[in-house]
Amino acid sequence: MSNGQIVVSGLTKQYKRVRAVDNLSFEVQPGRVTGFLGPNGAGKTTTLRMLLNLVTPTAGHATIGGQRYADLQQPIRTVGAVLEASSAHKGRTGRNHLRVIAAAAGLPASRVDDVLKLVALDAAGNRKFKGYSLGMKQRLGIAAALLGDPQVLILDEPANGLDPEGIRWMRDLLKGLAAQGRTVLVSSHLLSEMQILADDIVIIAAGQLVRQGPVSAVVDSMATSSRVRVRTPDMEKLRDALTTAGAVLENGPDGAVFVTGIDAPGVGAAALNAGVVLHELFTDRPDLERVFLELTHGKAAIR
Ligand SMILES: Nc1ncnc2c1ncn2[C@@H]1O[C@H](COP(=O)(O)OP(=O)(O)OP(=O)(O)O)[C@@H](O)[C@H]1O
Repeated sequence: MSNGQIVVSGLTKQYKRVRAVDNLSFEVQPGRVTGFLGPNGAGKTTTLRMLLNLVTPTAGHATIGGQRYADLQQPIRTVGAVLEASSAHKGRTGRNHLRVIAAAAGLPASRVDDVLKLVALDAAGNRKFKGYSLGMKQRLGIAAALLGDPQVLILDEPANGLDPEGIRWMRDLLKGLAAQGRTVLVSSHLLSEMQILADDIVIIAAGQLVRQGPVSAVVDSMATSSRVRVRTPDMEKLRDALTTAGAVLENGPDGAVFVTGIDAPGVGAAALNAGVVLHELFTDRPDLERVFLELTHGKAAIR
């Protein structure tokens, strides 16, 4: 089995008027969940479709475990993909839908029950697809992607339409698959969910790479926008001391004040020198949402 690393190199897709993907390069490592983020129209779906040979690149290439998708001997055993809420023949049961796919790919029928169990659809497997909820359809799509026991999973917005319990289930499943050493690449708009789910992130905007790396490193790379939240019963005195030290203060909710230009130990020291009691001293680090908005700000959201 290949190591399942995904390498995207100089990938470009020019439609008539729109350069959907523009000289994009990044890597996705096995054993980790990688979040693929970007504003609407950034080129995420086009990139994933090029990875899966569903769209032909104008330039550049992408490989999975060192091979282009088109050159894979048995794609279903290497890559599982869920690109949109799965569709199936309405009158067919979930189990039969999977049986058809397994038979066409030469996979043993026993895999159908394995994957139904894996996505907790074993009880609903004999129900007709037309009665499936959106969450059940998503699970069936993932079951189909897992049929070939692939090393690599590629999912486009898998949490779309899921309720909080469904999102949590999806998170546990994807983390579990990565923990088994698989490569998991997942696009999403849910930044707070990505902060919990992803180990690495790739952020694109207007078809170009904005940032890639471990989530914590990307967030820390914006550490300049960390701020210190402080509370004191003697704000005027502290304000004078901090302003003299070159800090900038901004009023927050409930009497708190946000301080930039000086770190928490600096605020503590200034308070001590000024003889001011502190009731709260907290470093407010930017979350992924704030970092994402800052990094993609001004990059045409919808082209
Ligand atoms: N077949 C096509 N023909 C022409 N333009 C296209 C085609 N497919 C996508 N585009 C354009 O390419 C750009 C990137 O689209 P894409 O769907 O890849 O973005 P996305 O990041 O997946 O967006 P979203 O988050 O809204 O799903 C958009 O401007 C889109 O309108």
